[in-house]
Amino acid sequence: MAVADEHYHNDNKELQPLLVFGPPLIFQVFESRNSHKYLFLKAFSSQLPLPQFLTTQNVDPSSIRTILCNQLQPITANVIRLLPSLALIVTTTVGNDHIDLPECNQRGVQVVNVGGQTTEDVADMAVGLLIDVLYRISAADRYVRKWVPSKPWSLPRGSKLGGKGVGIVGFGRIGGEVAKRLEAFDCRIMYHSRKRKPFVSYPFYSNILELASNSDVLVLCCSLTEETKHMINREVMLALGKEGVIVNVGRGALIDENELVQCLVIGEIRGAGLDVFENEPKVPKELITLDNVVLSPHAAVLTSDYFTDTCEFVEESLSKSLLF
Ligand SMILES: O=CC(=O)O
Repeated sequence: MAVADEHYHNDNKELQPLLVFGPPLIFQVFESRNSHKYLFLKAFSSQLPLPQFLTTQNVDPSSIRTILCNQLQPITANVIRLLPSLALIVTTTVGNDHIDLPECNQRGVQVVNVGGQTTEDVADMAVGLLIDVLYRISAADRYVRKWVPSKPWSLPRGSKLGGKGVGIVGFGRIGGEVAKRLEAFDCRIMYHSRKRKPFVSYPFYSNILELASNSDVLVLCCSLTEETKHMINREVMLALGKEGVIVNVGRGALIDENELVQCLVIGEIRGAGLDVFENEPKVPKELITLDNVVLSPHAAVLTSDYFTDTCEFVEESLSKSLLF
């Protein structure tokens, strides 16, 4: 467990403690830009739980008024209750499912989400994963690298994107950008969301099973809630069918991952492009060996622009919060 010693030991009483949960890269970039204002405390997921961390570092929990986080470390009711002065949580993500929002409401803790600038990157990633699964780009790359010169080339066939029926699950900003991109490939777009969108002309399916039966591809762009958890279950995958492809750029738990693995292994669906997993950073071992799956480590937004932009948004939110 590392603490940014040069700041932690700074005697300047004006420095404000900022607890950073989860995002080491954001932390590094942000720290290098703002070290004059904040006393940084770091805690990463899968390391010490918060109470031990605070004790080890001799930090008074009541001195912490702000948390900077991403989806890697759940900000549970217990974490919130441990920090009596907590007033602000800034998350660098679009999704808020790692934060106990009812507890924040009750305690009057403000939650600021600075992930909105990543919409286009996530949509690009969704289309990239889909093209990769259909045209087998990653599989072909592995094949060429292992190819033995004495053998002729031979690869399983891909499947074209043009004309495919694409069911977009969650038609917010990301879903809209995915639709815009896939229209250019002559895909037939349709969607499912909580409610029909009055200004969207694509066919709306209130029932996810019906959407799956009418689609060749499902692209998951919705947030994770109690209602959407495991919405893509075995029945939905069977309705999508043996030629069906699933792309997930939302959250891993939107899909029942055990069932997904089974369906991929026995060929109940054609393939999947996954940027997110149910128990990150764990990836089911069966997926590693499958050639009909393209895997990405929750990396849709990880461009250099993202770090620069996000740090600016974080700084703006912290400054506006009146805490500093
Ligand atoms: O997953 C990333 C995000 O929610 O921004």
